[in-house]
Amino acid sequence: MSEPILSVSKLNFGWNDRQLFKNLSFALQPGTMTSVIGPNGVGKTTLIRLLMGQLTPASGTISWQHGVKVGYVPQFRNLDDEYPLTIRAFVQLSQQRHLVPWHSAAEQKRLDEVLAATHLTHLQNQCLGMASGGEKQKAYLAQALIDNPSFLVLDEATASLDVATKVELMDLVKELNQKMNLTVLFITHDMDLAKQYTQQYLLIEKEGAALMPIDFMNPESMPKELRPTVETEDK
Ligand SMILES: Nc1ncnc2c1ncn2[C@@H]1O[C@H](COP(=O)(O)OP(=O)(O)OP(=O)(O)O)[C@@H](O)[C@H]1O
Repeated sequence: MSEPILSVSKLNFGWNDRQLFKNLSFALQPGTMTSVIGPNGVGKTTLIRLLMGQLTPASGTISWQHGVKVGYVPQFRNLDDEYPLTIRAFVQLSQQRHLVPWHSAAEQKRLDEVLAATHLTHLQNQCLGMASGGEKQKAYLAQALIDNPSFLVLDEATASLDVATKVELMDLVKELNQKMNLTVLFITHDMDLAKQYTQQYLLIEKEGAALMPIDFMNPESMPKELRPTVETEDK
């Protein structure tokens, strides 16, 4: 096994007197796709904030492989029809942090690559406000990819999208995972997508958390919601 891209060891964290994580330990290998599942309010977003360094653990360690850049795709929130930037300009915002009327050849090239990788080239001059929900979410994905991250966090990024659009977005993420060895952490309540696209899950429950393979050969080892459904024949 190679060196983990992310290792969490004996992490403890709580809000006020409510302990969320007690000695949480797990490690993710580069190039894996992992879903993070668990009931509302159990601490999934808090875990992401700890991983991104926005919160400090009470104790324990979070270690990233040297030099790892993390991209982040938020939950879909609709933008107003009036939102004026084109898809290209919107994606470019995260490249330069501000709009300027000139771009270096290297920046243009990277932007072209990312627009192509996210299947947005033909839409790049369209106003983002007029784009469909799926196109908007792909533009957020493109923004997250512009700095060439090796680790991508999808923070309920498929919630509020219709089924076909969820699948389209996750197919794209899978393609990036395979072509660029992107490591993916996918926070979701959608068990079907977790089963379809990730090899393992980090299950966070009130009593603790565990990283488990999505093991279709051993359904009993999986939480009820993740077990394959067995179709019974009508007699
Ligand atoms: N800044 C904060 N101060 C105090 N408590 C907080 C804060 N942020 C989150 N919490 C509490 O921590 C718990 C975990 O919240 P968190 O948002 O991490 O859960 P979640 O698993 O992401 O939930 P959901 O599935 O609903 O998005 C909740 O009880 C929440 O109220």
